Amino acid sequence: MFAIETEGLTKTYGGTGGCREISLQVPRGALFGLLGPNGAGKSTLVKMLVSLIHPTEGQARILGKPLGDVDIRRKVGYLPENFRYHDWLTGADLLRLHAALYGLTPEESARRAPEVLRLVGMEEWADRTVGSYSKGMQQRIGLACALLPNPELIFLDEPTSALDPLGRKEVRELLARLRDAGVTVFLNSHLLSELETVCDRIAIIKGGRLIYQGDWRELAAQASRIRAVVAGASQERLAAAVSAAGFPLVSQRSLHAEKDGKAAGMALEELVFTVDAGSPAAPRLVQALVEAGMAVHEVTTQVESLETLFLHFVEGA
Ligand SMILES: Nc1ncnc2c1ncn2[C@@H]1O[C@H](COP(=O)(O)OP(=O)(O)OP(=O)(O)O)[C@@H](O)[C@H]1O
Repeated sequence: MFAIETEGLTKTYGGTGGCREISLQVPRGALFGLLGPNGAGKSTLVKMLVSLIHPTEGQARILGKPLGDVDIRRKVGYLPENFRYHDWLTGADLLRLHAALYGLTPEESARRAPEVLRLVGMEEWADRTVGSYSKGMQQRIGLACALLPNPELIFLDEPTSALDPLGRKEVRELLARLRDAGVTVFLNSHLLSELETVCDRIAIIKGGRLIYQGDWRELAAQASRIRAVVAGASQERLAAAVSAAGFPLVSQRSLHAEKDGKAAGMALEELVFTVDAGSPAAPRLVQALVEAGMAVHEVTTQVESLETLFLHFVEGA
């Protein structure tokens, strides 16, 4: 079953902006990343999914229930992007307030508060006021609030924007632990290198429309490239190698002028191939090049980063 399933979900503001016709499936237990340029409609989508705003059209099911179901709200944690908490409350007071909003009993609240404080590394700060916290600490206490109900699904809108590198690493580890415990994590972030390390499935929104959803690693593997530096290339030999290997040659460049090539007195060619996902591409390619009569000097496999894929999608779509 899906943790989140939307069909044609649309929210516009007076007919403009927002997001349109979003049909998205987030499997239970996934650590799911939502990406998109500024103003793409990410926050609008998340706000609909946590029932802060109503869709103009379309529908969604959260943990199997329609949007707005009160019982489901108790199972969903949310850390908004522009969090702002009551300066005068202590961390412990803030957690009590959010526990009450989630409908936890005072006993549940008292049991859960130290647990979530420990999860976000804020045990020492429970009795200090939120106003005395740094921005990063406020983000941590916000994350603690979102974790209070022991959520089955948690929405985190830019959860590490105020954190230092160590804090980011801690949050990444926490997210992985939550995922391992079966929690579905829906992460909205501009930090692609961060999403890359924690997320498997992603969705990309551009101009309010969903332009991709799926496993980004599958996409990256399909977009893998192999760069080979060879000597003895000729059009006939290259054609034979391409036909034997079955990979398209996407670029070819002479390295004559480069020092190594000159010193060795050889005409080196740089060849770049795109290769299929999951195939033992490098050995196959090397064999094809050698059998076609070329000497292979260097082979490197390059898997596209999430950032490259994202830019490709956003600039190309
Ligand atoms: N309350 C609102 N009233 C009018 N237009 C809005 C409102 N909220 C968002 N929009 C518009 O809807 C579009 C999507 O905005 P949204 O905040 O969802 O994007 P986003 O992807 O979260 O952006 P960012 O990455 O900058 O936070 C933008 O064009 C924005 O101007």
